[in-house]
Amino acid sequence: VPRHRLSDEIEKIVQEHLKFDLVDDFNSNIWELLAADGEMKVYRRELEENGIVLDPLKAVHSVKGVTGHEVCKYFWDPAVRMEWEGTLDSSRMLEALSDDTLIFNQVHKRVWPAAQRDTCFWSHIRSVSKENKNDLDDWIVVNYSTTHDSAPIKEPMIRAWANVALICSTIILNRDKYADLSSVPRENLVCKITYVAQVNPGGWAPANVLRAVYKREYPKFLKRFTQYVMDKTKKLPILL
Ligand SMILES: CCCCCc1ccc(-c2ccc(S(=O)(=O)CCO)cc2)cc1[C@H]1C[C@H]1c1ccccn1
Repeated sequence: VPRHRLSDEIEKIVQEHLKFDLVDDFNSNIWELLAADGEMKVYRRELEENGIVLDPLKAVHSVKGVTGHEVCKYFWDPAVRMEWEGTLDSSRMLEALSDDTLIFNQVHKRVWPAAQRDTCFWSHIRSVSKENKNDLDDWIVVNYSTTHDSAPIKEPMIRAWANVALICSTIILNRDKYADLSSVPRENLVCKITYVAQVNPGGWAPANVLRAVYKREYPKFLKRFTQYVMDKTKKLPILL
């Protein structure tokens, strides 16, 4: 695996997500249900630092007919970002550090009355093999804020900071019916999605405005993205 200037940081952050994000801590009362829509459940924890809302967000979803590799690939792929992201004015891929690690600069649509935000983050995709060799690999994408010479701070925009992970497991129903997994019909696939996001808005924004935006935007964002993947893959051969 080719190494680059961010390899060590990426390894550390990815391992942290793999260690903590899949822990089922929903029965403890630290998470508050923000929204539920069918299989999708979106939770938040209230967290503030010096009056700035940092609320960690965690969502789980179960999507029929797609694989975890497909979901992560569309989430990571710079070519389709603006096809599913409805909250951005622009998205630029600044640098490809390797075939699995890109650096993005994105400008978010302004949320009145707060100042407009932009983000700069590395985006890393990888498969993670399971203990049970019969299972398909998990897939993960991590988007983690970084700096880059081609993404200077442009006032009056405020640089927001994000630490986001999308982790997907693929379940094959009636698994023993298929010798060759690539012949599994899509209706026998279920993708279990865990999405975690911790965003620092980068500067003061009214707590009630931020919490209202989070409550509105995250469920919409996850619903729109997963629907997008189902629509894009429905006529394609499955990507295992
Ligand atoms: C006053 C508003 C301040 C904006 C704060 C802010 C910044 C970044 C982000 C964010 C950063 C990365 C990701 S992602 O999942 O990695 C995909 C990348 O295309 C997603 C969301 C979120 C928010 C918070 C609004 C909230 C919000 C939530 C879902 C969509 C838009 N806005």
